[in-house]
This record gives sequence, C-alpha cells and structure tokens, in this order.
Amino acid sequence: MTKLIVALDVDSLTEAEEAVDKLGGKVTWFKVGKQLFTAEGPAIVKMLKNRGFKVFLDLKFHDIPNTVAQAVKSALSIGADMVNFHATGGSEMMRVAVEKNRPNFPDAELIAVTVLTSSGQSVLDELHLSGTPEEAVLRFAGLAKNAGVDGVVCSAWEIEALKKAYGTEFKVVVPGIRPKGSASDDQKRIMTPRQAAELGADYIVVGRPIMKASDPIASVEAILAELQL
Ligand SMILES: O=c1ccn([C@@H]2O[C@H](COP(=O)(O)O)[C@@H](O)[C@H]2O)c(=O)[nH]1
Repeated sequence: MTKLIVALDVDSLTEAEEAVDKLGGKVTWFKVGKQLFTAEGPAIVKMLKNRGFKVFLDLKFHDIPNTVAQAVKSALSIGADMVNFHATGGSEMMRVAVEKNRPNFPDAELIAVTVLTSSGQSVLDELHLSGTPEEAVLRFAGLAKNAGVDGVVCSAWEIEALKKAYGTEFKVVVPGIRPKGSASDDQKRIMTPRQAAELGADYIVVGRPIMKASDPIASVEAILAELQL
C-alpha cells in the first residue's frame, strides 16, 4: 500500500502546527525540508514526534563522507524516521553514512536522492550526465543499493524499472505527484497519485497540491482515495 507523506513546506513552526492540526487526523507521515528546518531547526521534528507522527527529514545531504555520516546521525538522534542524501555524493559517502548509523538506528530508512523530479533531460545535458533521466536514476540507484541504502527518491516514471532492477524491497519515495488538473509548478517528471500507486510507489510526497489548496483536508482525502487500489 502506497503511503502519503505531506511536505510541510511552510515558513514557521506556527504554520506547521496549524497544518498538522488540520491534517494530522488523516496522515501518518510529514516531511520537513530545507525551508522549514532552516527556519526552525530540530524543534519542528520534536513537535511532530511528540504528536506521534513519522518524520521524513528531507535535507538531501551532499558532503564529504564523514560530514554526511555525522549529519545523518544528528538527524536520526533528533527523531527523524527517514533521512536522505544525494547519490551523486558517491558510493563511499553513502556507504559510510549507512555503516556508521545502521547499528544505532536499525529501523531508520536511509534514502538516496537520484535525479530531482524538477530535472528533465536538459538539466542532465547541461551537467554532462550521460543518458536519459531513467538511465541516470537506475545508475545512481545501483550505487545506492550496493552501498546498503534502503531506497531512493525518484519520479514515478522510474518506479517500474527500479523495482524490476533492484527488487520490490528496495524502497521508492516519489515526489513530483500531481492530482489531475493541478499545476505542475516547477516539477518536470510528474504523475498522478493513482498512477504512482499502480506502479508500486512505497511513498508519495505531496506538497503544494495539499498545502496551497483552498481545502487541504479535501485534497488529502482525494489523494488517499486515489491510493486505494
Ligand atoms: O526529487 C525531488 C526531491 C524532493 N522533492 C521535495 O518534495 C516536495 C514536493 O513538493 P511539491 O509542492 O508537491 O512539488 C518538495 O518539498 C521538494 O523539496 C522533490 O520535489 N523532488
């Protein structure tokens, strides 16, 4: 069953609490990203954990291996259930992050970002990354899997190929989700919640279609209905 993660992309703890008060009865997972964490820090994760939610701390670390491993440790120590880093940091960076943290946090989900869902072919070309987005995602996911990572962030367009190549146990966390009729915003590789669920997404991540909706509760309910296959 595909799980919904709501991206709490707001500016302050107060706004986050308001959103959680509204949506908390419907969802289990919230994502805290750079916007909110930079403003409020660990307090936001603690608030969510105190209220019993699962937290994806989406800080997409990318640094030397020791720094990433220590940052992952800090993220897990404040209560994050899922943490991520860029696969483009390389195999050693990912392996050290996993090896240093797995023993103390056996249940944490350590996830690698492959190709951002806002990137299409032109970004790969500009960066001289070879192949199509799907080929690059598969290549980065292979490095992540060999490094002991639990799964990847990718778009829904790559789910099928990833599950075929690396098995159903290898988690796929999928942003770039847009219910029919919603604006794509800056996202390039998008699909609907239903399509992502049918393809086997373990998690979908949804921000603006919920947070900017005139009725966020109705938006969550409609998305959850699409996930019921
Ligand atoms: O490839 C990626 C990785 C992370 N994200 C994050 O997910 C949400 C999506 O928000 P929407 O408003 O639904 O577009 C956002 O917090 C991103 O930082 C991503 O979109 N793509």
